[in-house]
Amino acid sequence: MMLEAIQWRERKLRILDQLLLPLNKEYIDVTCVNEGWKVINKMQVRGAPAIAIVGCLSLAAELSKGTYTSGPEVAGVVAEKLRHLVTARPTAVNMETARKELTAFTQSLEREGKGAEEIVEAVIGWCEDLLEEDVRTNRKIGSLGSAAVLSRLSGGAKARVLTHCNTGSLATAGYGTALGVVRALQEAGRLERVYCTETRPYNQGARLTAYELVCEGLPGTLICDSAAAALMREKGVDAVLVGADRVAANWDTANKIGTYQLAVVAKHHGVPFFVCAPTTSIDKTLGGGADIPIEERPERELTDVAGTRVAAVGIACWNPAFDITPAELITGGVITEAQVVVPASAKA
Ligand SMILES: CSC[C@H]1O[C@H](OP(=O)(O)O)[C@H](O)[C@@H]1O
Repeated sequence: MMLEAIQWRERKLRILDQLLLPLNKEYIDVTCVNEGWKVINKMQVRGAPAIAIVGCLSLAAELSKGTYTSGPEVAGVVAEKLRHLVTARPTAVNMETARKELTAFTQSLEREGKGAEEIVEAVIGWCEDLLEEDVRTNRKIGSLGSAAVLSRLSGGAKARVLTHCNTGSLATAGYGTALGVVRALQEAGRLERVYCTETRPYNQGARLTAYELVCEGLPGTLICDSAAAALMREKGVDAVLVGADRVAANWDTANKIGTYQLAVVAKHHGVPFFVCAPTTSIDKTLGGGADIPIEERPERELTDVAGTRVAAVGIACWNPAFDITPAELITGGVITEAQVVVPASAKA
């Protein structure tokens, strides 16, 4: 049974509260942009594609209940609300990508002289298409990614893969990106085992990826973040598969903290390292990873476990939510719905 992070029924939005998973499965109503901003900022919903989809559907939910007098009024409201949604979390680019595209779409309708109601309906339809398109995109990533992984295995060997954070149905509209490649390998009968790191401090791996794997009966094994190198040496890994929050023009990639060190360890062990992401996660306006904003999260998310403090009181903390993996370490390539690109610097 595939988990559903986002429910859009009859223009009503509900999100699965991921802060409570896997012990409690509760949905939250999101009726407007301000509520959408809050559930994204608090990480009750997270994952680059899911952030954009929930942000846009929160706007659709608000518009569906509003009353507007003119096309310019609607266009102004849409532009302002989208700018606000982008501020909820700075690293993932998908919400900014959606803001640019939906703002341009709305302004073109305004220039055509469309009325308020017609623009509202068109914007709601655009947001609904974003939800539907994401699953199709993920399945294409899964197909291209599983072929790329299997091309490196001899005969009918099954793949042993390692993944980090959560990139599945809880980070997207369904199927997932890196976890979508895992699902495609399973569907092809070529998945031996998927190892998932716990992914401290939010524990996306232990709480979310492990939950997805158990729910669907996939052969998963949880490891602590610090066991990745030993896993590659002691048990063997055929590929590392991770997601992305923002990929720069030179293929440097921002992803969950800990990704960079996995890439370094994979390089040392000769394990191909793949980034799996939709083209909506690629930001060609940025030349390299140094230009990607890295979100820092509250100290308590590092010092506390399940609401109980475990770190010494008074210790200073540094809690970046993401790090940058340079393109030269992405040796397997960046897998999008359109292609697999091995950065030139990774071929050296
Ligand atoms: C399919 S994109 C998932 C991407 O987002 C995660 O970050 P967060 O849980 O903080 O939203 C992580 O970087 C994943 O790779």
